[in-house]
Amino acid sequence: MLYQTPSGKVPLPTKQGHIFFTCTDIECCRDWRTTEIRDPTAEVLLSQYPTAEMALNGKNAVVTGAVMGIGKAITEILLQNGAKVALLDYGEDKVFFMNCDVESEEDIKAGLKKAAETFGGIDILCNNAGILNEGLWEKMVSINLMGIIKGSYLALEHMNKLTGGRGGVIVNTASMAGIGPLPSCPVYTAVKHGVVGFTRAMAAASTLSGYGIRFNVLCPAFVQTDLFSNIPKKLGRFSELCLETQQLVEHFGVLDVSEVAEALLELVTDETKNGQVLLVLPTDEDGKGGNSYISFPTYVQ
Ligand SMILES: NC(=O)C1=CN([C@@H]2O[C@H](COP(=O)(O)OP(=O)(O)OC[C@H]3O[C@@H](n4cnc5c(N)ncnc54)[C@H](O)[C@@H]3O)[C@@H](O)[C@H]2O)C=CC1
Ligand SMILES: CC/C=C\CC(=O)/C=C/C=C\C=C\C=C\[C@@H](O)[C@@H](O)C/C=C\CCC(=O)O
Repeated sequence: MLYQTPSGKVPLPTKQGHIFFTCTDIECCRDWRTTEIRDPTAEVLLSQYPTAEMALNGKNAVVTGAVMGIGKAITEILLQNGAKVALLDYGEDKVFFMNCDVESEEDIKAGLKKAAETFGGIDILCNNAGILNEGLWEKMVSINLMGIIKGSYLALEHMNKLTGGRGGVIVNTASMAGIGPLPSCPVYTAVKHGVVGFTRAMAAASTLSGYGIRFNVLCPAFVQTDLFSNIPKKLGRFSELCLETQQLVEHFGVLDVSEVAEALLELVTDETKNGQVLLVLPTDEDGKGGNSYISFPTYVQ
């Protein structure tokens, strides 16, 4: 992939931070007055570049749970494809652009407002923040399901074409546990099924009412992140089922966050996708697994 600099197009920089990309060609950056040069290797804010030939040029995105794990990979792939990104997350030492607890409507409202004002509108929302803790199951319902509902409803105020928005796409992060049960995690399974159902219903509501917003949902299997560490401690009363969970991990394998981000990019950029549930699985040596769109029974034509 190429990106535009005053000296012409150069290869995508190799070293990546949250939103800073290191340009290997310091001369091209020095020539460009608006470029912020932060060290001798010329760290530049990618969003300052007038990028060319990128799928998401001119698009503004908001990502929750953005500073680590899947959210960080989502942020990076959106930036690499030309979007501007507001990162919403919480925690004292992990805040990037906006401190936002998705349990708090006020926080989300403020984050979306800041993003809309700073960027001039919102085109993409990735409701990704989530936890795994069967012992704190009420909190899991609040963050993993209610946080997504709050984020989606509040984003409508900025994105809905019927209320002055310009439409766009909302992608929610559910899980493979939103399609079939994970026995060691009944509440996690319930909320992820909830995210899948909510997203599909919102997609239909948007089509019927003319919001101009596509709603899709990502369902990854196991992904190598912090959430996927110390599993037995996160299973609460079901900790005796950790061996069964480990067998599922061995059966399915473990994804890299970049594979989930690639799947997210497809849901964002393919304008034919609305109400889609994308299962993301590792591909094994025989070519089995990989990504697939889930079919559900339909009762009304
Ligand atoms: N890692 C895995 O195996 C899988 C994860 N998922 C889902 O992907 C999403 C992201 O998970 P990971 O990246 O794995 O986890 P992670 O623990 O690496 O990152 C989660 C991020 O969400 C943020 N977050 C948590 N609660 C928040 C809150 N109340 N408000 C704002 N930010 C909050 C954290 O600060 C962190 O930056 C979650 O919804 C998770 O359920 C889905 C399938 C598999
Ligand atoms: C312990 C939790 C760790 C990480 C969080 C997470 O979200 C991971 C989920 C990973 C896998 C879930 C798998 C569930 C599998 C079973 O319920 C299957 O019955 C799934 C069924 C169908 C899938 C669709 C299909 O293959 O056609």
